[in-house]
Amino acid sequence: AGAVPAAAKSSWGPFLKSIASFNGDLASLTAPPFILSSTSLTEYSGYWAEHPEIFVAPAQENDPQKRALLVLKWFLTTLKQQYSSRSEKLGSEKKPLNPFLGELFLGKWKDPTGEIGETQLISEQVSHHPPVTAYAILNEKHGVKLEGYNGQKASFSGGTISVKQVGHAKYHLREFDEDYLITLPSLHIEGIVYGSPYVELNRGSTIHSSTGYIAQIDYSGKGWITGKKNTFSATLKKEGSKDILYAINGQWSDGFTIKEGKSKKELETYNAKTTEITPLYVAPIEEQDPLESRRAWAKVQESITTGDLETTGTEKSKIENEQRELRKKEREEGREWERRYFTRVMDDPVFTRLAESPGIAAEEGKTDGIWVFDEKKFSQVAEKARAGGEARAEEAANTVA
Ligand SMILES: CCC(=O)OC[C@H](C)CC[C@H]1O[C@H]2C[C@H]3[C@@H]4CC=C5C[C@@H](O)CC[C@]5(C)[C@H]4CC[C@]3(C)[C@H]2[C@@H]1C
Repeated sequence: AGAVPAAAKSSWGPFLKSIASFNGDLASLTAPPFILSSTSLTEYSGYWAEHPEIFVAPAQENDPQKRALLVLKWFLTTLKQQYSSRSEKLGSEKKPLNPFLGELFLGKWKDPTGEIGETQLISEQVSHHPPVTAYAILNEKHGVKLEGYNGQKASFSGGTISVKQVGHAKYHLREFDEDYLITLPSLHIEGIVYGSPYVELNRGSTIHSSTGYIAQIDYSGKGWITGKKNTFSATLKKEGSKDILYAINGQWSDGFTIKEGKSKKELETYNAKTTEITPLYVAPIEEQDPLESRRAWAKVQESITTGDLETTGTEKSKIENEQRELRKKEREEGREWERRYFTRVMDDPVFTRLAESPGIAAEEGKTDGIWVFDEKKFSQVAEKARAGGEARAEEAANTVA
């Protein structure tokens, strides 16, 4: 396709210009067309539970120390999809669609076996300036709930874009009334100058449990020992103790080995490449709420896929203008957009208690509040949907009668 190189060459100008005046807002990057993804950033929340069986495993483990290890293992198994699934599937990292305020992405991981039960994904763009996505992943059968939110603070230097993630994830086990506070990795985008960007993780993540276990994960990128990309080393310790209970080493995009801290006995090797992903079920577009990503962006997604830049531009502007109108109306009426599933609180006791642990740096995002999943709003939405469904059924029955 002769066209691509020309388009590629011509579109470098705008991109390099946008990089030169980069103000930290990733959405302002004018990425070359072949970098544009038709996937909205709201969909990235799904990367947290594409192995539902691993996501619920801690709920079935009675020993608190082994449970903490299973939560650490689950977190590590999410990294490949979170940070390298686009590169692996599409050949390079892509620039996702920048979600509008109130945009929803809803789905579920079904379970034919009946052992795992259904796992539900709720993702909502709770802020547009700056972009913040909040999400909840719920498995009723095992009483597992993950809730969290994330935003990005980016900077450009030395040919790479560095991204600090603002926000955190909180994993809750109902049966044991246990919480795990997870900090988000920093990352940088390598390979930009070669036109095939990909993510490398930096620094570290911490998982601090209410049972007093601390997992520390260090991402070393091109490990100076192994020279392999996406390398990490992790340890699980009891708060206040130097003893390593478990050590995990490997590459988050390939595989890793779990060893006992003292005996160095190998307990398990996880293969990230061969472990099957469970596909997320998303309702057909005609059944979706107008605010759901794939319905709201349908025309833009279509034109990105067919490479029709013209239509991509006009359809995007339509959405942006609608949004500007809504914000204007809200300002005039002195109200704010009503988030459907999440609420911003200035303090979350679990977060505060667990964030005090030595491994967790003060959360920058904490200043303007913490986004939490609002069970009340969730049940109201479910109730309204049920009532709506019954009303439609009633109506249908009446018209038939
Ligand atoms: C070819 C040059 C070029 O156009 O470079 C632009 C690049 C694509 C760089 C900018 C985009 O890179 C994307 C990577 C995205 C992150 C990937 C994974 C996650 C984890 C998820 O849990 C939360 C979101 C997060 C941090 C994504 C945030 C947005 C990132 C940085 C995209 C950049 C716009």
